[in-house]
Amino acid sequence: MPGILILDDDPDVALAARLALRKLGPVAVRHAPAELPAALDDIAPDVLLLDMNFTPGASDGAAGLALLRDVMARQGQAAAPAVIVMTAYAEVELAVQALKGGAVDFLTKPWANERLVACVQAALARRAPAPGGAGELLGESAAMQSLRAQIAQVGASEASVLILGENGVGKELVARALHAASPRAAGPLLAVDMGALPEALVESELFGHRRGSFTDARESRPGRFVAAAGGTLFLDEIGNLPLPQQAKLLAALERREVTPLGSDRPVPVDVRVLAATNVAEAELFDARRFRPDLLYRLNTVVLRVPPLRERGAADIALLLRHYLAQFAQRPVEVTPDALAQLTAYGWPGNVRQLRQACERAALLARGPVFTWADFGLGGMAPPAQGVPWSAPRGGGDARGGDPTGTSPTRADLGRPGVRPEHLGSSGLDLQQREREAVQAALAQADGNISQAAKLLGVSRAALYRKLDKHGL
Ligand SMILES: Nc1ncnc2c1ncn2[C@@H]1O[C@H](COP(=O)(O)OP(=O)(O)OP(=O)(O)O)[C@@H](O)[C@H]1O
Repeated sequence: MPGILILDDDPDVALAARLALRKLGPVAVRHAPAELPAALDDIAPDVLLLDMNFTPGASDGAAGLALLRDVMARQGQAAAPAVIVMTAYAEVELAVQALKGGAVDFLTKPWANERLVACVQAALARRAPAPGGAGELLGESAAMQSLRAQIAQVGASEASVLILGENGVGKELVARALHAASPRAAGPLLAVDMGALPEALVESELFGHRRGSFTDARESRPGRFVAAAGGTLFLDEIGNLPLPQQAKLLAALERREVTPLGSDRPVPVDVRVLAATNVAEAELFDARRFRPDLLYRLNTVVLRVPPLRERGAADIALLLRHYLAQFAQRPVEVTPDALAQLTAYGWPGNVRQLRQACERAALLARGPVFTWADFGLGGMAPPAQGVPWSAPRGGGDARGGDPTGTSPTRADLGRPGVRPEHLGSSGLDLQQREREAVQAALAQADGNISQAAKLLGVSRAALYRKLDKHGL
């Protein structure tokens, strides 16, 4: 279960947040900044909700920014949480500073609970970048080399980029790499997960609102376009944006200005927009679902991130080495059988699922030699023997050859884990396998959506869409 830590000296605020968030996982509360280091060590939270001021009357956020720096400094040593800072409504400058300092998001007090939950959910889905090679797009396959070359080429421009790919392939990493390669790198990169955002909040979230513009708008609030000024706005899961809001986003992009809800005064904005979706291209180009004029605004350049199963066994082995070295923090080995199965596995949740499987194995395996069962990916017949292999100590070169050299037999086709490209020629087989994977995850999780999503390595929102797609 993901852990959430709240650091706020106001017990009422902390309690309200704790109650709203407890359905997402265990929530711990601390009130004094001095308690933070020990709490980070003991709880190792996935998300930290950080207040910015701890002295009565203080509003400059200096204390919060200093704590944020301390948390960020831990990224090189241990898994650091994704930090969401909590500011008062008028502190937009402070929010921008915190985003530049590494916070993934900000909340203005008082918040709507719906917004708090959506914000933490989105942060949980993306967690802080992995320590060691943080944010590095690993992979030596031709597809990954070409992707890195394209990032270097378009990163430096102001072009809007549409990033396409299945869940967990690394679209957000690509967005971060584009931002880092751009002249806006010193500015904030603000990610907004359209999939996690309740429809009613989309506009106020993107464009901001004036106090009193709707029932919950107790205070004015800057939108994401304004908060990302001078930097990059990453609109994730753009395929989920409802049509009416698509029209408003298009207007904002065309005019390069936004009008907060309840205001009649447009505000100029200075952001580069990157967008991503896991929606298949054919669906995206369906005008009933997505406005073509908005699509053309967003897709000056299109980057396609390939699914993990198409990158070849060597890339899978490389990622396994990387994540096992990171999570195990001790020398470990993987049996040849397990490695053969892992590289032949379909990875419906792509790199995110692989990362979680490694984290699970590192936590739960009893000895230093990991078997297929340790990765928690379900039953599968052992493929042919592969080459022996072990994870490097403390990171290092994670390259590995294709250890399997096996093609599945007809009998393999009904089993989980066979690579979809081995299954017939049409995409129908892939859809069937996705459906089976979703059913299997739901069964394993006893119908619990959060758990099933975790098993599949996708967000809850993505799982809901898959349930809808497959009529489950
Ligand atoms: N090539 C890669 N090398 C190393 N880590 C990667 C790579 N690709 C993805 N990851 C890791 O996999 C996880 C999922 O990546 P990311 O969130 O970027 O995927 P996504 O495509 O944006 O997913 P979603 O569509 O669900 O939002 C992250 O932990 C990321 O660091």
